[in-house]
Amino acid sequence: MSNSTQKSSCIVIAIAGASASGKSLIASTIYNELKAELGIDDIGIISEDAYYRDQSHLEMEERIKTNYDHPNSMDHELLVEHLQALKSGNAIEIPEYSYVEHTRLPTVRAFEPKRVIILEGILLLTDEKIRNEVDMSIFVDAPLDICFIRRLKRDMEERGRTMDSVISQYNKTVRPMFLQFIQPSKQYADIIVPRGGKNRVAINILKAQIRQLLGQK
Ligand SMILES: Nc1ncnc2c1ncn2[C@@H]1O[C@H](COP(=O)(O)OP(=O)(O)O)[C@@H](O)[C@H]1O
Ligand SMILES: Nc1ccn([C@@H]2O[C@H](COP(=O)(O)O)[C@@H](O)[C@H]2O)c(=O)n1
Repeated sequence: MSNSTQKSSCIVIAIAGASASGKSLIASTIYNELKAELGIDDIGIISEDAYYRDQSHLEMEERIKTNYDHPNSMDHELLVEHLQALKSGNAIEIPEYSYVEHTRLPTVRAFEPKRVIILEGILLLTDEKIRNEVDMSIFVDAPLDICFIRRLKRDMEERGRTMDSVISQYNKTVRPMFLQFIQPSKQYADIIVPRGGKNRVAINILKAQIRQLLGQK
């Protein structure tokens, strides 16, 4: 539960888990189904990936070497600042990120305060400062081989990667950082969702819990 000292009517749900475990799919399913009940202005999704550190000052060959699965690659300070601003009723500007350029774009996404904010990202539960801002935390538990296959397909189709680069990054950083940081953060989840993004029973339970939390605010 949230340790935030600010009194807020906003509920923050964190969805963590391995890369390509189905976090975005669960987030967008809950978003699409609850927005029909709550209204489009009352629910929103924030991706942790938007908070990768800006690397526009680095050459491309340096950007490629970054370990994007280590907690230090994330500007969690800005994410916490943004969550606190939203809880205080202030709008924020979320950075826009390019997986092709490996840095932030010059553009931002304006985001108004909402009653329900769904956060999704690999490293969310590794950071106590983020955990303190969250009302309910979820860990999506999908087998790593399945995640790898999905990631290979997605990164080649959507993120401008070659098969060799996906395999090399997976062996050098993605898998080791999952084992070192992401998997142990499962202990902080309130709910563990097996089989990833198409677990209908789990999604129904999560929606019911969000409704209950809203009723308590
Ligand atoms: N349970 C599932 N069955 C089949 N495909 C899935 C499932 N969950 C996710 N996917 C697909 O796998 C890819 C990665 O899922 P995504 O939700 O984007 O992962 P994440 O946000 O955890 O990186 C997407 O193409 C998505 O549609
Ligand atoms: N420039 C970047 C930034 C991030 N990544 C990878 O993205 C993964 C997290 O995003 P998901 O949607 O898969 O959760 C993470 O595992 C990073 O390795 C990247 O490849 N390049």
